Amino acid sequence: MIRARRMNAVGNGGFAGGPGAAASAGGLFDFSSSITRIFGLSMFASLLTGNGEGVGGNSSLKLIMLGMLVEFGRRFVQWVIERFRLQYSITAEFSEGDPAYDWIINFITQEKVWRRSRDFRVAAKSSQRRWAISTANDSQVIESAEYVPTYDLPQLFWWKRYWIEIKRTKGQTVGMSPFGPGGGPSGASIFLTIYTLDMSILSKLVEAAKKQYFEVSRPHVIVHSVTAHSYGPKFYWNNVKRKPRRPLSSIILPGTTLDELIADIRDFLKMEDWYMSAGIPHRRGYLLFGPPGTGKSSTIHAIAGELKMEIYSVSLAAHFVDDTFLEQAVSSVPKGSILLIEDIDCAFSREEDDDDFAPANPFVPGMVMGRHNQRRQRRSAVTLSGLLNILDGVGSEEGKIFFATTNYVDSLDTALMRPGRIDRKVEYTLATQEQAAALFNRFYPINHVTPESLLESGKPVTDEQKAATLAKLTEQFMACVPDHEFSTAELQGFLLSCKMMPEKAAQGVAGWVADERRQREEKKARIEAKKRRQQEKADKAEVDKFQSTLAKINGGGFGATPVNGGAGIPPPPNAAKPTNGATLVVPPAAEAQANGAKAKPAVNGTNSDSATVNGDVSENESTKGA
Ligand SMILES: Nc1ncnc2c1ncn2[C@@H]1O[C@H](COP(=O)(O)OP(=O)(O)OP(=O)(O)O)[C@@H](O)[C@H]1O
Repeated sequence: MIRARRMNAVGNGGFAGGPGAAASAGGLFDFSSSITRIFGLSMFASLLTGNGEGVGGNSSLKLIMLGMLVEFGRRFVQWVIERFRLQYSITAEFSEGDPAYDWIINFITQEKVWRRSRDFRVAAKSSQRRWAISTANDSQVIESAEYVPTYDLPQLFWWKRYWIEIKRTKGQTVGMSPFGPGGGPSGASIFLTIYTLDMSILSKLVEAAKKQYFEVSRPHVIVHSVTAHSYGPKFYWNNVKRKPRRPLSSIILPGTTLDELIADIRDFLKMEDWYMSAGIPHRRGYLLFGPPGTGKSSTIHAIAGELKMEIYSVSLAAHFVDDTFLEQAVSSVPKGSILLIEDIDCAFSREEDDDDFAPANPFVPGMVMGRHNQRRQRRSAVTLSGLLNILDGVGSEEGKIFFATTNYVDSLDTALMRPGRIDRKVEYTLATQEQAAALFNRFYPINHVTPESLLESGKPVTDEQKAATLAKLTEQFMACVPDHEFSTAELQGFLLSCKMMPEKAAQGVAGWVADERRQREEKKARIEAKKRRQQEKADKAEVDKFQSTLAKINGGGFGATPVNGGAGIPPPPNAAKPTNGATLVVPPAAEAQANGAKAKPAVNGTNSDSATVNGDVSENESTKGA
């Protein structure tokens, strides 16, 4: 490019004068003469020597010439700098969606590279992770918004005796469809130029950035997921949330389930070399299954926090997730992360019949709005073979822990469940009394217990008395919660209504259980009534269809145009021509029925469009009456 511009300048010089003109320059301007001779810009020489004869002696022309010379000089210097950069610098590109991009963005945020930025996007603080910088001078000020520099202006900064230049390009929307493969945004990129000849500086910087990134994110669990609107060909894990770490002790599971699970994962992580030497792919799959609200997702978040791993989560219920997407998204998950596939049963096409789900997003067909809507749309674009291929075929990635969750374990294919794909299954059940008691104790630490009877006496309450009261309340609470009837989430919901009031919780739980049972009965009755109504509607449609067939028969269809080219052959007395061209053979019984008698008619078709209908008229009629 630069070279091409230089050639233009040569051409212009040649046109205005000739090498001979430059030769007239002398003394002080020897240097410029030689440059112009080189480039054939003889007129510049005459301009600089004050000899305007070569170009007509016009002063404005001289000015233009001077401008051209300055422009030429500028481009020349640019060219030299570019050469220098190519020769003495290392440039690296980091693409959005790749974990290394996050490391670098975090690095430049920590290094306050963009502190002179004047162009921000401002958003209220949320769990959404943004690479914001603090604009407040006073560290005591709590900011309720996040200020994200547009990161578009190139910046130069000094890091460990090296000059580094950083530049960011915005993502673009490519392809036709914003939701399908080949379409959508392609993410932003960061270009980092280090002025050095030492290649190792780049890897040192990347390693430092990675370390810093994990230190900064330590208090949180980072969950990467994908949203339809920004899904693109090179851009999968674009939605990143920061969640507070959840202690393992906050997960309440019966017996030693949690301890065994965490020990198994720790073992796996320690044994990479053993896996390699045994020729076994270093990956492990866990399936957590059970009713909603029993702690499956919470367990995975707590484990990720404990092991300082990031979660890459994808739900098979999302309409844009198909085999290709899943394969590419999974292969871009970095080693040492947790891959979480939610609603894995969706790859096995089951229908949802619960009536409690909210309608899907009316603006985007099939768009997933929330967990409940996800369950409504059960059919996934991911096929079983695609999923199996990803789990253990060419697409399987090593050094990863894979978690799958489902509420419908029975609908999973046995092929998925075999070791190597799913190595360990953990069942989650509705809460046991033991879990209810543990939850009660988690909600009400001992210092929250204030035995009113003792307080009234005016004497100070000792820790022993508090502990005894808490034990009594726990016992009372536990006794009222039946085993395996309510999920932990439901119990948690009740306890949240009695925050800091253990006595109220212990006394109110029996009433809450009765209420919940009544509501469940009502819901069950509603669902049954709805099913009955649907059945009645289906029955009525059947009867109507049959009656219209009979009406056609009675309407004198016999003897009309023959259907199979059998011109002149009269159809049997019980044959009619239905609208789809098939021959309906109506047994005598149907005729009797058409006349009001109860019978079981048959409609037999002779081609693929035809059907056999066996309707119990007496039943249908009674249904219709109902
Ligand atoms: N075993 C548990 N221990 C601690 N908290 C729990 C447990 N089960 C449920 N909860 C609480 O209930 C809420 C929902 O739990 P979570 O999302 O983990 O359930 P889930 O089994 O993953 O549900 P779903 O199948 O609908 O995804 C969370 O706030 C969590 O704190």
